[in-house]
Amino acid sequence: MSLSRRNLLAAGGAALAAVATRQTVSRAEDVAKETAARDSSPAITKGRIHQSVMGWCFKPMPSIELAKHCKAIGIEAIEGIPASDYPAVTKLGLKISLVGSHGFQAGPLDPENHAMNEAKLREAIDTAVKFGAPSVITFTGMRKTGIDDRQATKNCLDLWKRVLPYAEANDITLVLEHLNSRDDTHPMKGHPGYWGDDVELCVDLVKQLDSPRFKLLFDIYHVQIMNGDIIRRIREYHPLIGHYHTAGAPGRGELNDDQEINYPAVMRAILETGYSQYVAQEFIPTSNDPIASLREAARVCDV
Ligand SMILES: O=C(O)C(=O)CO
Repeated sequence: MSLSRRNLLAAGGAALAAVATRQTVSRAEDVAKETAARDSSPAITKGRIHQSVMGWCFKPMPSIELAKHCKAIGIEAIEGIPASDYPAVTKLGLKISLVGSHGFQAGPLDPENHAMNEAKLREAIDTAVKFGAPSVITFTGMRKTGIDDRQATKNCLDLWKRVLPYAEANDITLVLEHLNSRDDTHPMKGHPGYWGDDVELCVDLVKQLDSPRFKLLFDIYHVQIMNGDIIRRIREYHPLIGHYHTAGAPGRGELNDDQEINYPAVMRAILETGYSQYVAQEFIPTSNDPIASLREAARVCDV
């Protein structure tokens, strides 16, 4: 091979290598641009399910930071954050979907909690009115030795009947959350000892109160663990349901393919009932990018 031919081949090889490098760089740039566009464009495009998010799941992220991510994703509302953060998140344009009250442990099943429960619920109703939130959460509380089911029912109904006229007068809905008592692996994956752990029992309490301002908070994750048959129950109880929560089951993680609930089908069933209130994402992110998990959950539920 002549020198000039060798030089020519070497120069050709270098040129090809340069072209390949440029192609690789531009492919990497395209992927980066696509990722950036995906991460900054709304995951929610249909918006037929009005989505919210439970703030506690994303701790220790400050509410305002979570709220900014929600805006970018297309999530409309937020809940489960301190009321002191409501002014900042509403200023960003997010709604408050649900106001907290007395917590799930010390509930009206035990009359010793009644004064505290009533004060917290009234205060929460005032906060809901102030910030335009439609609902306030309530719970039954934990089972207590000496209080049987008949007495627990009476105690709960007595307390809620005391507060309900105030909720009705202010057009705020009290929503009773059913929780699972089976998962004892983590303080927020299940609540062993919670009395309202049978969704039919909660439905019965809601029916006995017989008010459009007292409804069931149907937490899809908790119902799946305790009772299952999610879509049939949604179809059956939808006139009594005032709020929904999500999470993957088992484990209360992401709404991905590793868990057992078919969320798009569940969301379609919810829409078919004519539901127009909020569905709040309430899963505990397991990935090292919780906001990517939230974005994915929002996309999955955007049917
Ligand atoms: O575990 C839940 O879903 C609760 O809301 C308890 O606060």
